Parts: sequence; structure tokens; C-alpha cells
Amino acid sequence: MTILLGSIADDYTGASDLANTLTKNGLRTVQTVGIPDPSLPLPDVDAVVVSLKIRSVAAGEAVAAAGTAERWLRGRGAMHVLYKICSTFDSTDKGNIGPVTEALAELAGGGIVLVTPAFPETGRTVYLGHLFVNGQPLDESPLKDHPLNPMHDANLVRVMARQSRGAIGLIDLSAVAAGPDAVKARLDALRADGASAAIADAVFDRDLETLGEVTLRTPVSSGASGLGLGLARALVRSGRVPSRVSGTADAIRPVGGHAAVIAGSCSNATLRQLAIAEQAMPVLRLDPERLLTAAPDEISAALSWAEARMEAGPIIIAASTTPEAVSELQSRYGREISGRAIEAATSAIAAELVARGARRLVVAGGETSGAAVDKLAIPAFLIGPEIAPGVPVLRTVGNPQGDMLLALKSGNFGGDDFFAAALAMMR
Ligand SMILES: Nc1ncnc2c1ncn2[C@@H]1O[C@H](COP(=O)(O)OP(=O)(O)OP(=O)(O)O)[C@@H](O)[C@H]1O
Ligand SMILES: O=C(O)[C@@H](O)C(=O)CO
Repeated sequence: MTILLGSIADDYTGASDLANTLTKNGLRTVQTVGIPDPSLPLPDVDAVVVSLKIRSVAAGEAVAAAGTAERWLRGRGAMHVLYKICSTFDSTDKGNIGPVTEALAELAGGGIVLVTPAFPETGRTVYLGHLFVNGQPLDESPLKDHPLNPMHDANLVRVMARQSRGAIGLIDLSAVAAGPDAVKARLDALRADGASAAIADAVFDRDLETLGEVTLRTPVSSGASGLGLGLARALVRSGRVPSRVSGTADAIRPVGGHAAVIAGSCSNATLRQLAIAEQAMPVLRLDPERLLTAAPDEISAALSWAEARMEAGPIIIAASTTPEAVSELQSRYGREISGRAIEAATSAIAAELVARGARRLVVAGGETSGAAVDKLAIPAFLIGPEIAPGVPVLRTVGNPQGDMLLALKSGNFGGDDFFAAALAMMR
């Protein structure tokens, strides 16, 4: 298998979001979970997205894992590697966007890296280096209350500088609007001034097409799905990918079995989606404190509740709660400890539901999805049709439990009726 584009995603929902964008824009794409075992039969593809769970781990660990994935992708022919970060730039002053971006640049022989989380289709735009989420500056958006990495600064040049060794430049919208040559000139000038990375403005897809054109000629970039769109379209325009009708329908051949939703995301969109779903299907609200203090009992109570209902139709089990309740729990038990304990519990519940016959699973939240997919030991996914921007239906490849359909929903993605819409596409 020789691939044209490689990507390392810092979480699993982000990986499926990017794989969806690449597929929609003409690249045959597979999403792997970590580096696949050589025995795993992967389809012939143009792009591979390696999902890692490195968004909120120690920077050294993230750098090491990304480096291993980079070597694997380059070994399969990838000329360009996109480090897929969150469109809301989820990170802290310690990383991991800065350290991983710099490490990937070093592995590729140095140079400056273009960075942009812009993804206009989901309302993420960057102007003068400031990130807007559905029109609100990042630090005024719901991301200010994120359970693991609350975002308190919309100025990404500053945010990135705090987590990088090198200086960070800006490619502003006037350069982007002037086209690829102007962007290339700005990138070269920033590089000559010693910058290790540059935040690029982008408001419309055409800006991302310009950025994709330039970055495709460099070895590394960091960005969200919008940059993936730019890279995919540039590859198609270059003639290196034959234009073909994207065929995702086969990936959603029915798998039968029971259907369940597991939610660990406390993002606004997920809270709204749960409130809507609650009017139409059984929802179990887990007791988050008991997940920390009496997890085995809370898990087995959840499983008894589910077993009694799953035969009749889809069920939802959620740890999700309001920002106030999250901070209250975190102030008593610690942010890291509560997040990880709840992920361990929701992933154990997901695995037990699969053991009891669930074959269709929707998981809400990046960290929550990563923990569940790891627990299920699913090695890779084929990309099916899109449920909502950034969220495709996924079909497992080489899954020890047999074929399953999943949807891994990023916390802030999807419309109010997301859960019903996802389940309607998964039979
Ligand atoms: N009731 C709760 N109290 C405290 N933390 C919680 C609670 N419920 C879930 N969590 C934790 O909050 C974190 C949510 O992160 P996750 O990445 O899953 O969702 P998200 O941030 O909304 O999604 P994304 O990263 O895709 O935007 C997880 O670590 C989860 O375990
Ligand atoms: O880019 C995004 O917003 C998502 O793909 C994501 O990474 C959320 O976890």
C-alpha cells in the first residue's frame, strides 16, 4: 500500500472527522487505531489517518507516539503528514500542539509548519490569529468550561507560543486572500526570521484551498478538518488522485444487534442532544461521584438497566453533566482523576454492552470515544456516510467482536437530533 497523505490525529473522534472530510473530498481513506498490526488487511487507500489518544497526555508521551506514527506513515509513502488537532485548539500551556508540531518538523528535516484549526463548515474561523467558535471568540465560547483543557485565550499565536520552543508567526487573511504565492512568500519570510510555526487565518473554504495548495508542498502541517479539505482538494487538483465517485454506502451494510449511545462529553452540544433524545428513548444518567467512589456497583447497575431495555430499542447511558457540576466534582477529586475514572467506567460499560449483543454504538466525546474504542480493541475503521458535519458512520475492520457500526461524535458536533439521526443510519 502506497499512500499520498498521512495524518496523525490527537484523538479518535478528530480522526474520524478528518477521515470523513478526506473521503468527501475525493480521497479513499482508512482510519487506523494506533499503528496497525502488519497482519491487518487494510484496503487500498490514498490516505491513512492514524488515531492516537495524545491530546491530554504528557507532552513527552505525545511526541514519542506521534514520532512512531510519522515513521510508519512515511514508510508507506506519505509525502505530507498532517497533525490533526481539534478545531477548538484544545491544549494547555504545556502542549501538546506545540511540542508535537515541532517534533514532527524536526523529523522531516526542519522548516516552518503552517497551523490552522479553521473548519468553517462547523463554525470555526480564524482571523488575525484569533479563533472564533460559531462567531464567539474561543475564550468566550463553551470551550472556556472544557473539563480537561479549558480555553482562556482566543489569540492562537500567543497560545501556540506558550507551548512551543520556537517563535510563532501569523499568516493573515490578506496574505491568504492574495493566493498561494503570497502565503508561500509569507511562510518563507517567517521562516527566515526564525519562526518554527505560523498560525494561518482562514474564514472560507477557499482560504483552506489556498492553504492546502501551499502546505502540500511542505512535509508537515497541523490543523483541523478544514486543512484536510484544503490538502485533499489540492491533491485531487494535482492529478495524483483519480477523480472518482466516492462510495461510502457499502460501509453501512446492516450489522444487526442492539444499539446504544455512551456519552461522556459535557460539551454544550452533547448536553442539548441528550435533553432532546431523552424525550424519545430511555436515558440513564450515571452518578459521576459513584463512578469515582463505587464504580463496580454503578457499572453493574447500569448494565442491569440496559439489559432490561436494549431488546426493545436503542438506549443511552450518560455521565455528561453541566459545567458547574463538572467543576464541583473536579474540585473534590481533581480534574485528571475524575476524567480518567469516568472514561474507565464508560468504556467498561461500552465493552459490556457489546458483550451483551450491542453491535451499533454511538460514543459522544473524544476522550470517551478513545477509551471505548481501546477497550473494544477495534483496530481500524472504514468511513461511511456523514451523519453531521465532522461525524461519519464508521464500519469496523478486523474487529474481534465481528462487524460493528460506530459513530464517534466530537463533543461540540452535531445538531440537536444527532443521536436519533445517527441511529437511523446504523441498522
Ligand atoms: N460528570 C462528569 N464530571 C466530570 N467529568 C466528566 C463527567 N462526565 C464526563 N467527564 C469527563 O469529561 C471529559 C470529556 O471529554 P471528552 O473528550 O470525552 O468530551 P468532549 O471534550 O466534549 O469532546 P471532544 O474532545 O470531542 O470535543 C472526559 O474525560 C470524561 O470522562
Ligand atoms: O476538530 C474538531 O473539532 C474535532 O474533530 C475534534 O477533534 C474534537 O475532539
